[in-house]
Amino acid sequence: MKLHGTMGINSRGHLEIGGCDTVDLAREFGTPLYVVDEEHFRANCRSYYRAFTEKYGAEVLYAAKTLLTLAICRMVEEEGLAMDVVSGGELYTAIKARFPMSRVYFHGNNKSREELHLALEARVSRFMVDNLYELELLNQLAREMRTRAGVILRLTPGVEAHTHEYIKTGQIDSKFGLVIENGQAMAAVKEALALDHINLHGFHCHIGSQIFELDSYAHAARVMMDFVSRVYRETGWICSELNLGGGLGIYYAPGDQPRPVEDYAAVIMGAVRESALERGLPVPRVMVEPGRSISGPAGTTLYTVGAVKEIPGVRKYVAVDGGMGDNPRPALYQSRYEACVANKAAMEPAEVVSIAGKCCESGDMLIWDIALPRVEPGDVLAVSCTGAYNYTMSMNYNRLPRPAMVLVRDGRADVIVQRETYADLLRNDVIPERLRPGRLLNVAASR
Ligand SMILES: Cc1ncc(COP(=O)(O)O)c(C=O)c1O
Ligand SMILES: N[C@@H](CCCC[NH3+])C(=O)O
Repeated sequence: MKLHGTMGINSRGHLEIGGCDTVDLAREFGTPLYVVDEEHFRANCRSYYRAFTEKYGAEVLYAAKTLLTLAICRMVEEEGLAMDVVSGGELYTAIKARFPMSRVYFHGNNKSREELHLALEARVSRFMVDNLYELELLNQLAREMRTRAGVILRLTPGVEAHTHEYIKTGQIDSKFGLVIENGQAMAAVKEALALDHINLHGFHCHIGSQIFELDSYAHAARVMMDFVSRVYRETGWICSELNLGGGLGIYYAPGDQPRPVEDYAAVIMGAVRESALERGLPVPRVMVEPGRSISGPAGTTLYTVGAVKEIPGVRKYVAVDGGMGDNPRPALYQSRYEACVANKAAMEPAEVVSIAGKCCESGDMLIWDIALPRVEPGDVLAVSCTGAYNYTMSMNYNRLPRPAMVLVRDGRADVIVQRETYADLLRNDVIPERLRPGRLLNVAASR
């Protein structure tokens, strides 16, 4: 397994993260356990800040959907990034973490009246408006609340990115955004400019996630600048903000070749500046919304190995105490991951096995065919690069409680999300009077 961030192998031959022995972490906090490498998370924030903000004055919005907790909000704020939230729940987390609302950008293709109300009340910086229904609802609410909403319109540039079908977002046939090609986007601009409680600032597009080809970004930037130019010619309005989304791919397994953030910045900024120059337009303030490339490589999940089942001549299944409940990505997108046996991290591979989860579902497989040292019940398995879209997409299928999360740094581990208990699983369950246990007995007795 490739070592990321502060990972190393210590003198006991164990995998270490943030100066903490992962076998000790598993023992102390239990498994499955999400481990976040604080230094690595912050270093990723900093490389974006340096490459975009320091070098070009561009704004970096951390995509909260990838990993969000109160502690994560605090780190993002300290690192000087803004934040992209996509729901009332994410916004509420940011509010409770006292994240500055002047740095919050509110996304979502179907924001409810309540969510818009909460965001207007909190005074978020911008609403990334996805459709005309939202634009009108927002204007109406802002009028009722005697305020104005700062708006960026989300557009569909018609750019096809090379990534999994389910995580493409920029193509015309998409649930997101206003289509440029068929005039929908232009109509929305004119409407936004006419609405009395909307301040239009600019445009947004996002072409997809886990993308390695930087050309797609340059292409999207040029399509967007073309639109900016057409809007100027038709209305005289000049776009001052251009948000080009997130999406930079990361390393999960061999074959993945992530591009440096500096190259990504150079391509995007170069394309925007050149396009502006060619069209005689001022260069808008550029924003990007990286998520996976900040949180993904900073996270590792620890599991304990339980049942090991060998089907001679077929396959050896190694079952762990988590799976699709804490990481649904392999089941959803056939995502690949790397792993190591944390207590045998210095040993050479001895066998090829497949890692199964514990859900009652054949598709609950974390990794197919991985070479590892001989794996035995009780071993600690570490799966790397699980920081993005794992905890945030986790679920309680089979009533499995969600894992705890610890933040590790300089040999210290702090719990930032407590492990769910069985009692937590029942927190929202209600037994109506007629189904109370005593009543059930009476029904049985009267038969
Ligand atoms: C609108 C938007 N912004 C930002 C992101 C974050 O993207 P990524 O995690 O790929 O950097 C996404 C997710 O793909 C998104 O849909
Ligand atoms: N959840 C997806 C990414 C979604 C991107 C779309 N906003 C993943 O785990 O890869």
